[in-house]
Amino acid sequence: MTPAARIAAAIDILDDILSGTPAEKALKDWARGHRFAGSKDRAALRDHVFDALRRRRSLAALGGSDTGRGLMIGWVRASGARAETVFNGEGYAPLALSDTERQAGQTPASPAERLDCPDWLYPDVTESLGEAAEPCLDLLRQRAPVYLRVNLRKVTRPEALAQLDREGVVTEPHGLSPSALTVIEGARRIRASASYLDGAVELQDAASQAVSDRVPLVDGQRFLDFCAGGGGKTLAVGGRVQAQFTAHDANPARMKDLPARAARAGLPVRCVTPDQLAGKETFDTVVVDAPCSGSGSWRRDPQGKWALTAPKLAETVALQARILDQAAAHVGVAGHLVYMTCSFLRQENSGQVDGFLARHPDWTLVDSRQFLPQDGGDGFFFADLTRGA
Ligand SMILES: C[S@@+](CC[C@H](N)C(=O)[O-])C[C@H]1O[C@@H](n2cnc3c(N)ncnc32)[C@H](O)[C@@H]1O
Repeated sequence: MTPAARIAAAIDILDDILSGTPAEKALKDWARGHRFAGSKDRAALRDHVFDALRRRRSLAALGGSDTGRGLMIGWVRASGARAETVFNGEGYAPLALSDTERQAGQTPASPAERLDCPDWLYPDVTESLGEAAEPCLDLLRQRAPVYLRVNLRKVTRPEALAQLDREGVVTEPHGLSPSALTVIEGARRIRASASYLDGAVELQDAASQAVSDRVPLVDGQRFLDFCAGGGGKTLAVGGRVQAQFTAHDANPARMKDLPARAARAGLPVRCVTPDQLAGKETFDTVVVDAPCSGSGSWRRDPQGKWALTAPKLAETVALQARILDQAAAHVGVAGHLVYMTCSFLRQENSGQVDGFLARHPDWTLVDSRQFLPQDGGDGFFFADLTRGA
């Protein structure tokens, strides 16, 4: 496909997404209907589409409309080129610009528009992050690096780096975690590499690894991942501690991949349903990796940024408080309750911890940390709480 044909295809896919189809599904549907497109075309299209979604607001301003075509006109203009050079109707290029389109479009005006943030959310972001708000929002407009977690149960980080290198995946150590590698080259080879298939490395964000490193747990203790989902935190903690691992999720179907991932990692994990956990079972450490706005990972899921609304956020914050109260009941004497989100919004993070401490005055905060994309990973929050002084 020519560069212009790719832009024409991106317009169709974006229109599908803007009408409500999840981005991954829209990309898959398009590929199914266009078998002639090779892997390079599909990869380029994916980049165009995600890039346009991350910068949807500023590109819509530049392109003159919040449609697939408007976003891609804005995308061409943002790259410094004249839209007419691509939108000319030649071959498989998009239709030529109309007079209205030629005159439409303006430089993003407000900071929220320039930084691709919904207006209603912008005050929350600035209140949460202060001076860090602008660099954070700016990084969320860019593509996320690919990070790997080395399974330290199986290999050292230098060993994993050397093996990956032999398999055509070039990486370098990342400063946020002793298990983290940044992928420099060959990201598309990871899933077929022996390093990945043998469980020596997993795909995991660097800040997600950094919060897992801070989980207080020693060999032999009992650990509960209360919101386990695919088990990313269990697997990361299990890479460094020989403990007894239990994974739970309100929706057990979310844990369907965990047994296979745990087997690949060589980590014994017991998966339990809410009914099985309902008794009085307690643990030394309970991790709540709570459902959240996902604001810290909007580079990877840009649709989430535009789908969030004030009522949805309020609902999520209320749910987080309920989950924390439920999970606290499973913390044993002198145990720890670790709260995490992949968000940078205060109401989901320190606000949530303050609310918990107000409802449970016998608990104290041991440690907390906010990671931001400027630290070199996704936005993540971590808080370690314990009962008593
Ligand atoms: C952020 S995701 C977890 C991601 C996972 N820990 C990982 O690292 O891959 C949040 C999870 O919380 C689960 N969840 C939602 N409400 C819950 C509840 N009341 N109790 C337990 N889990 C819940 C969701 O099903 C979802 O899988």
